[in-house]
Amino acid sequence: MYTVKELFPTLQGEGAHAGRAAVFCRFAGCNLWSGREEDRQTAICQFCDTDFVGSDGFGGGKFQTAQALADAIELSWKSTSAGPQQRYVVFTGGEPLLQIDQDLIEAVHAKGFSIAIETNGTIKVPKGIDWVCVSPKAGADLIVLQADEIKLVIPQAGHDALETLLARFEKMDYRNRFLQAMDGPNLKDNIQLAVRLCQKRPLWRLSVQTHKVIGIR
Ligand SMILES: C[S@@+](CC[C@H](N)C(=O)[O-])C[C@H]1O[C@@H](n2cnc3c(N)ncnc32)[C@H](O)[C@@H]1O
Ligand SMILES: Nc1nc2[nH]cc(C(=O)O)c2c(=O)[nH]1
Ligand code: SF4
Ligand SMILES: [Mg+2]
Repeated sequence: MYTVKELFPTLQGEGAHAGRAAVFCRFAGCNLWSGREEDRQTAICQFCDTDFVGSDGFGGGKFQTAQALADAIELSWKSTSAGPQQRYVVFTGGEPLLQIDQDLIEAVHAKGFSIAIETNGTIKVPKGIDWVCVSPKAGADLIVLQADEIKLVIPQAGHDALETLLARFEKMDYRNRFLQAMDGPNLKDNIQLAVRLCQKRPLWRLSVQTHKVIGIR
């Protein structure tokens, strides 16, 4: 059984595939926060911008089988009149690797989708994922040391600590590196910090949360 908070067609808003048509499948639940506001201050990850509790969002629900979820993903793709080419699903959450299994990967591949994940990097990535975006969280053990993309939300640490962290990630096996300003009360300052750091350390590019800018999901 898969618990999905919401399932919707949109454009990938962030990172290397920004602008690409995709179905977003947001799984319920995370290993770094309960999702309850009263737990935020004691959570390992405290800046989350997402409601991933329950299965009551648009297109959400409890899917009993991989086939049933793959069918719903295909229906969501077709709902925009998109054809069979370039089918792309982004599994996110919450933490998608708490629920993704080989059955689901096979069922979605069988429908011709490429599969991307957004993960916090604390859980081993199963075989068959086509695009891995890892977004490390301070205070959580990072075990995904190789990925298509790293997308670091900043700031998550003091300034010196941040540059030390960037230097460490620059030596690792990430094929694309992005800095994304933390949304919240300090977004403007965080964008300025991200811009300065991209200029100073050109191995990093800026990831803007474009879906928020243009007002789509
Ligand atoms: C909601 S998370 C879900 C996937 C996974 N749990 C993770 O953290 O990567 C999706 C993306 O949003 C980013 N994100 C979460 N809260 C954010 C915020 N307040 N500002 C900017 N990015 C944020 C995460 O770092 C991650 O890259
Ligand atoms: N359009 C859009 N792009 C996104 N990229 C990553 C997202 C996420 O919440 O994982 C996200 C999201 O929620 N919406
Ligand atoms: S790890 Fe991802 S889903 Fe979990 S609380 Fe942090 S940003 Fe949100
Ligand atoms: Mg989001």
